[in-house]
Amino acid sequence: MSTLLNRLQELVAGSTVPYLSFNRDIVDKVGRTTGLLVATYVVTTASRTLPIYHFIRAYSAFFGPLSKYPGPFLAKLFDWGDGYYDSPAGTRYLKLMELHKKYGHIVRIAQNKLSISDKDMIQQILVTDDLPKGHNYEAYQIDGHPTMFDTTDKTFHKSRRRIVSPAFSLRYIGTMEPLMRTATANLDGVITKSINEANAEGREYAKVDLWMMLQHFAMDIIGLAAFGTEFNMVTTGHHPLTTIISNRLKFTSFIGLHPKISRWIPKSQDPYLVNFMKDVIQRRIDSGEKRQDILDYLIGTLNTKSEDDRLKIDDIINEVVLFLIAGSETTSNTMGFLFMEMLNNPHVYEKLRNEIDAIEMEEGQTMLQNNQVKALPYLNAVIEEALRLHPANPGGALRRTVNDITLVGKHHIPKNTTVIAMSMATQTHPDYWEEADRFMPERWLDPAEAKENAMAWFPFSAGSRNCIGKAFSLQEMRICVSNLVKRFEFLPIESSMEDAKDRRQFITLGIAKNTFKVRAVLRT
Ligand code: HEM
Repeated sequence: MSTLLNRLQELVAGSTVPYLSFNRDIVDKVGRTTGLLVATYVVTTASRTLPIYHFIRAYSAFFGPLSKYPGPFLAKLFDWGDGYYDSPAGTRYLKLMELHKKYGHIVRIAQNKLSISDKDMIQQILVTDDLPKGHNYEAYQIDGHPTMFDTTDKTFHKSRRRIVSPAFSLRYIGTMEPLMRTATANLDGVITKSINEANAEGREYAKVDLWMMLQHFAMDIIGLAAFGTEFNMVTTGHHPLTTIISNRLKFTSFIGLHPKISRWIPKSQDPYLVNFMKDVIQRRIDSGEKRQDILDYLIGTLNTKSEDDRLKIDDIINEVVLFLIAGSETTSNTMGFLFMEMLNNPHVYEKLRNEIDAIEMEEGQTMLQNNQVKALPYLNAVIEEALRLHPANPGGALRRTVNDITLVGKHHIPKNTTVIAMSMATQTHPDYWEEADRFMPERWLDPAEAKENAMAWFPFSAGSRNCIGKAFSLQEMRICVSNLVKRFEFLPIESSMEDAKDRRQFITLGIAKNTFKVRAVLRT
């Protein structure tokens, strides 16, 4: 085999073909790439030696039901994982954007995979047909134990979601406002301290890493709400649990893109984390203390009468770890992008500040409360627009067909196809949005326009697998953003604004350098 490959490389690289040697470098690269592709093809199919397999594969590539969908030529032949498009790491969603620009609303990105940016098709995939999640999500499971997020089994999901949902109801989230205000007050304290220190040194403003501070803030909130623990990330910058989970996250984002490799990698929950959580849960049970938080609700399910409504301690641990992964960077990065957009669009910043400054404070009241900000039209519009242009999961949600389906009555998709509801491409598509790439919160102020584009905006996904933490994160963002806008003036730092243009998605959309510094001045 290697002789054959060497011969092939030699041939293409030109050493035995004089007329090809005029641009050795390019030819050499082509040779290596071809060799690699042939090798990959041969290795991945070596185990499938039956000739019929190759016949079916070739048939499916060029004549099968997916052959009519456009896409890169090689995508017809290979059933590669999404990792193929992720070079450099974190840019898969940008590659898919380019492919949608080139090929349209439906793109065949692998032999058995379509990426879709048509809002009506997405409505059908996520809501009407409510297709199950793709098998790649199983790569995230720890020791084969599924959570609400990574299960692909509809029955398991329905049951787990039913048990956990009350902890995310609007009423229950309302009772968690004090936790969110505590974390916001800590954030305010740290920024104020930086400004006071800068003033004492004769500087008008402090340079603060708003991005990192918001990430720490969101971790603190999940710490308080789901782990029953003060992570103190905002004040100290580290906690062993968040370090363990952040490291897991990096690993997770890799295996999510390479699900075929993942099945060979053993995954288990970190023993420190398990013991820590068991200890927190046991202490809560022993003390009989009642708290208004997610953990308390989950602990309450340990002893419910019906087995169907019961969680085990390990289930609780796996679910709360998931909340930290799914609920912290998603929320903090959305707020980071929101502030970045306001610094790029000072008129938006001013309009929001005016709306917030108009709220009357009670005597002695120092912080804005949820009931004062939850229905502010412009604040909500700014958040919705930030979620449109910077969805936490820009590369989209993967679903799979379990039967043949026909999308919007026209497009036949066979059983066992993976379909991606590609959020970034849909949420910035000129078919649906005027001046699609501009940050224009005003577009959300007209209810008719907002309604028309309902399914072209799905940053929290939709259907039965939509984000359970949507209301939680919206409440957190409204409280945090309104209070920061009221208390501080943030001003851009040019180099930081420039660096922040380099975006990457590792699970969640972020900035490549994971930092975004601004100048901060006290307003009140
Ligand atoms: C701006 C903030 C957030 C955004 C944009 C967001 C976005 C999403 C999206 C797009 C999904 C579907 C993912 C998929 O199908 O692959 C999802 C699911 C999920 N999110 Fe969020 N999320 C946010 C905040 C939160 C928070 C605060 C929590 C918890 C505290 C949370 C917990 C979850 C869970 C548990 C799921 C899985 C739900 C299921 O499959 O039933 N999220 N989120």
